[in-house]
Amino acid sequence: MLKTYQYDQLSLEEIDELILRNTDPNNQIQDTVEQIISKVKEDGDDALKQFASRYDQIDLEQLYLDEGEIEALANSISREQQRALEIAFQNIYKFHATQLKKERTIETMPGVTCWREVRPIEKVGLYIPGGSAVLPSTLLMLGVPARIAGCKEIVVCSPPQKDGKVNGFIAYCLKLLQVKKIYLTGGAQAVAAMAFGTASVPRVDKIFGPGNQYVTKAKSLIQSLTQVSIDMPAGPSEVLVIADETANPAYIAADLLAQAEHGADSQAVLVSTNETLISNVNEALANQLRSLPRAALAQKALENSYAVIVDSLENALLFSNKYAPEHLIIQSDQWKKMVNGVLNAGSVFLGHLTPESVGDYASGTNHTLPTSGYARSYSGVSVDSFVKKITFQQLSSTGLQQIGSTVEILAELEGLQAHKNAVSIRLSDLND
Ligand SMILES: NC(=O)c1ccc[n+]([C@@H]2O[C@H](COP(=O)([O-])OP(=O)(O)OC[C@H]3O[C@@H](n4cnc5c(N)ncnc54)[C@H](O)[C@@H]3O)[C@@H](O)[C@H]2O)c1
Ligand SMILES: N[C@H](CO)Cc1c[nH]c[nH+]1
Ligand SMILES: [Zn+2]
Repeated sequence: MLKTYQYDQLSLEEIDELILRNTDPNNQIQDTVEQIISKVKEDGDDALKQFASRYDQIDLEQLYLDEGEIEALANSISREQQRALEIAFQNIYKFHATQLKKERTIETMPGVTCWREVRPIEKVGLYIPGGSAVLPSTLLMLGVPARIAGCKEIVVCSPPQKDGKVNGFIAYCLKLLQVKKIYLTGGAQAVAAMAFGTASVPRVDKIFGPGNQYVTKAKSLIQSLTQVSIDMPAGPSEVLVIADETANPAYIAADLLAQAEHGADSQAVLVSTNETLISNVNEALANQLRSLPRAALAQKALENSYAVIVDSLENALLFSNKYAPEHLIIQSDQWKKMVNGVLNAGSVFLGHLTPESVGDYASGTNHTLPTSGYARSYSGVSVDSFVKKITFQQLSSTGLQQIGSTVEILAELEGLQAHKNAVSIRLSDLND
């Protein structure tokens, strides 16, 4: 069922082509998103209401839910469901709390003291996907690090349901995060609303969150059009599994399907040293697909997926590092030896008993991760994403005397006399 390639028979160009995903060759998505962005910029709330009607099939009078409505919705879910969300919240909190580390102050020369201090980004916008599936887990993945960082204003946007509300799980997460409002807008229009601000939706300094190709394109365009920054391109989900003869084909199939069921544009890749394993995985895929409610979506994603046969685990890692998957799963008894060889990946799942789903929900690591090869240069969301690190320096008279002539020489060699003067004027006062 998975198209299969033989790694040693692929040319470099063929590998480059194979690892491309979610491109927008005819600029179709870009054109649509550009139109949406300019409409929201011009017409604000009216545009958001029109897009809700067009894309979410709901005519909204009000573009947000307030604290009372959130409370009522949050109370509608069972205690068991609340408890599961609480455990996820706590694990995500524990893992992310370790990320706020105080750095050392350093004297680079006697009397020249340098240090960095952390400041939260004041206003952050969190996009919570709600198209093909509503993802309360994403609200925890973004809201928890935002709270730990100390962001003052947390704006949350998510597509409205057909009843003009959000579901009780989203509402319960808002309660856990002490966020008192949610804006009922999705897609590129939500990104534009948070970037420009509308009568209802506040403008933010940075936009976070995963989404489909429209959301992801909107984030990248907004970053170039405004001073609002973004976390990273976090588009359609993807997974790459490296497996050898020690792996269980049913586990691999389950992991591939877990990402495939996100949407037709998801991709699931199997890289294996064992050809028989690949055919056993194909069999398991067919079996498991039969009982999946979202089989049609997963099937489409599998058509867009493939397997690669490699002659060694070293070559499996080579391919994986080129691909730079959002999620990498290593199903081999050799996993410990392979960890150092992982160079490009969003989040990694090691051994036979670590399904990727645990990271999606509750192990504690973040599930908002770079896709489409951006794991070559971006990290997933963390507390760092929600802060700025500001550098400070302070010189004593000894410090100025120690460093002064170096700066004077460097300023002169760049031909920047005023830079030199700013040092010289102080040095001459010290020497008087
Ligand atoms: N990379 C990550 O970290 C990560 C994490 C979670 C989810 N995801 C991915 O996020 C995505 C969520 O996508 P989704 O579609 O379910 O929800 P979504 O909320 O991202 O998108 C839904 C919205 O897209 C807009 N839209 C849909 N069709 C459109 C069209 N033809 N033209 C213009 N706008 C349109 C609508 O406004 C709709 O409300 C999935 O692909 C999932 O795999 C990625
Ligand atoms: N796998 C997604 C990231 O690509 C995250 C997620 C949320 N819910 C289920 N899965
Ligand atoms: Zn998932």
